[in-house]
Amino acid sequence: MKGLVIKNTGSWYLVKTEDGRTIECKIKGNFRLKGIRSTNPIAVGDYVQIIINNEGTAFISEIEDRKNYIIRRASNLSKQSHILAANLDQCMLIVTINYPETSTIFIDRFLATAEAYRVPVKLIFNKIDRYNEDDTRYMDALINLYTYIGYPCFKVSALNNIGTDEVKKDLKGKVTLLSGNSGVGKSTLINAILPEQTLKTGEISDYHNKGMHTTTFSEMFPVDGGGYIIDTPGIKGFGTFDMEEEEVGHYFKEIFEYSAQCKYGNCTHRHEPGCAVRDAVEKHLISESRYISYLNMLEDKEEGKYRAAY
Ligand SMILES: Nc1nc2c(ncn2[C@@H]2O[C@H](COP(=O)(O)OP(=O)(O)OP(=O)(O)O)[C@@H](O)[C@H]2O)c(=O)[nH]1
Ligand SMILES: [Zn+2]
Repeated sequence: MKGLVIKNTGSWYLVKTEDGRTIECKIKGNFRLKGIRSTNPIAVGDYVQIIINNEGTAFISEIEDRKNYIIRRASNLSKQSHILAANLDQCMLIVTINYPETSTIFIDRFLATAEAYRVPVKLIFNKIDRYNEDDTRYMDALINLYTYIGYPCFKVSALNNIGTDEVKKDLKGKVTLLSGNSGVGKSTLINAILPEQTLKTGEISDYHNKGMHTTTFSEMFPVDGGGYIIDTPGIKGFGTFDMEEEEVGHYFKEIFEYSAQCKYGNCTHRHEPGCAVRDAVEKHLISESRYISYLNMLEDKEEGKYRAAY
């Protein structure tokens, strides 16, 4: 029988079958993926074939090809990866101008990584009820910027249910990963959006996982009208993606566009003569904040360091 993996708590996977049942499953056989050494061969969002046994649990016997997936390194020094989620239609990044402030560097790093994974992103500006005039003006400027580059934006107050219906509509029929720094209102927004009954069914017994830390595992929640939200607790960004230095510029859409006119094909847009990107920044055709974020990502590459925060 075919099913969708909606929760992963260590060795057990919760699979929602086509006939609407939710079944606890284990893996049978070897599911090692080509090219990545992963701590979890199957992830939330995977479509699998299961074989149900007499006790009402099941074995996962097959996994369908993924359209995409996001991974993070299991730990800083580890070569192993952890798959956070598979088969995403989109990501929504919740950001706040204040209380706490989400930096444009964080936003841009997230966007660039999503580009690398080929997952479309939308930005949710939350806590609009708390902003003063300056905050609001700055928010609107950012919304202009990101909308122009090609990232749709929502203005929301999750606490007061303002703008949440628009977000809800956009979740219909899609698998959406929800991210954001701690404190931006992710839980508040999920509570505002999810139908009540989901919260109950979302509470699955951790009977098989006593004493395990289940908080870093992803979970999918069904939304009204079909579709799912994926929540990855404790994960702010995406984890690192192994990008080459010359690749970074590909994942900043507007920088990539201008780079076609740079004098040198391998231009890193730092100090090379005839750089069309720097020229565009000087003429305010590319936003300075985006350029700074780009340089920030390049610096990481130079120093070869891994940023735990991302
Ligand atoms: N004024 C205002 N406060 C909000 C809004 N949304 C959330 N908050 C508050 O912000 C604080 C953090 O909200 P949470 O929903 O717990 O944030 P979170 O992103 O889930 O945080 P973590 O659990 O740390 O990941 C709480 O005190 C919320 O009441 C909003 O739209 N407006
Ligand atoms: Zn250049």
